[in-house]
Amino acid sequence: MAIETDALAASSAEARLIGPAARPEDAFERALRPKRLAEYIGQPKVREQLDLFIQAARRRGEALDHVLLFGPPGLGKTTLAHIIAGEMGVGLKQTSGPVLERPGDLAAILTNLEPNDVLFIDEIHRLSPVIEEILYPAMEDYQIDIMIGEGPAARSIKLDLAPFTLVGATTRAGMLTNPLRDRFGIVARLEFYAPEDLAHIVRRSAQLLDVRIDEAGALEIARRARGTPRIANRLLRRVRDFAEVRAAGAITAEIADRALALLDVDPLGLDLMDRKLLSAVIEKFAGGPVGLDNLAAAIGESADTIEDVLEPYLIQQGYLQRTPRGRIATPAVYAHLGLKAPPRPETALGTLFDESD
Ligand SMILES: Nc1ncnc2c1ncn2[C@@H]1O[C@H](COP(=O)(O)OP(=O)(O)OP(=O)(O)O)[C@@H](O)[C@H]1O
Ligand SMILES: [Mg+2]
Repeated sequence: MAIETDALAASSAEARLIGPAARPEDAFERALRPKRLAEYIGQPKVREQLDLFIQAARRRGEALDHVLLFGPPGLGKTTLAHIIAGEMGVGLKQTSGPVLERPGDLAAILTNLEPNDVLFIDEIHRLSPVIEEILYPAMEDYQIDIMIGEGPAARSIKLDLAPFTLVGATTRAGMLTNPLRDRFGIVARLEFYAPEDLAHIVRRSAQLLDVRIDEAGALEIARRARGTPRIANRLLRRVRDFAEVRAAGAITAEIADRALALLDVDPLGLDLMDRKLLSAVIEKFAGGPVGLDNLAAAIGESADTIEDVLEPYLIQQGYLQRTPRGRIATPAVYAHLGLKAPPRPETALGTLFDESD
């Protein structure tokens, strides 16, 4: 039963046009992925810091300090990991938290690293505790302890590793254990992108895909991409289809608007799933507060998907509030969904005050 629900949740998240799942369009994403720091648009703070630390490490001929990248899906963590290796001029080996099951798997990867290589571990918050234990001395002293043999004959031996850089990516820094988090010298938090930065990304992608688009068209797609480059690129592709079939091929603001309306992406960039979540909070739970699990059950999504994928943007934009008692819809949401906000005590007082004024 639990498995069925999970499968359903996964399929609905994947079916979501602007969903964050990376899988189906991987090849397309790789083609659009910037390869150098200078091509990486937005995130000025992260870019400046990395630029500085990379230059310093290169000058000393050392491995870059370990880097933890965190932020919602699709903001460019994997892209940055590859850029770091590219700028350092070293190789990159990639794995992920859930894939690393046995200590031997990680030991094999670590002992095969060339000096100063990057080891990229995606979803690093999902490492098992045994694997984490191996990482600690590896990160700190470039050494691992491995057990040889079994039973009374078992003994542990120390292996030296080449100096390397661990780049960890996670959507939730809060789920990392403290000892692991403390071992990263560089921690970079990726933020949702401003529409101007996303418009820049859209224009760059359009050029790579040989799509004609004007400034206003790029900005329209950017404004409706939930602050996320991956979504901006996906919307660009769908709008391109629309422009080719229903118009002369070039993307203008009007074409983008018509295409996005057809795709159910509303003027604020919220899609069906966002609106489903927000209207559930309002209609089924009287505007909240509602607990995460109740909300998940009401909309048929997993609590993880809500926390990792749906909610961060809604909170950042001020449509949803996370309080100790649960999620609350803000007045801005009622207005956007064309609903009347219930008179909350504060609002009622405010109105009284205004009238007597
Ligand atoms: N700063 C950027 N400039 C240009 N394009 C970007 C930038 N950041 C991300 N992209 C584009 O967005 C796509 C998604 O980025 P990426 O795969 O790196 O996200 P992610 O943070 O690793 O997501 P996930 O958490 O799902 O693994 C990339 O294919 C790339 O084309
Ligand atoms: Mg990634």
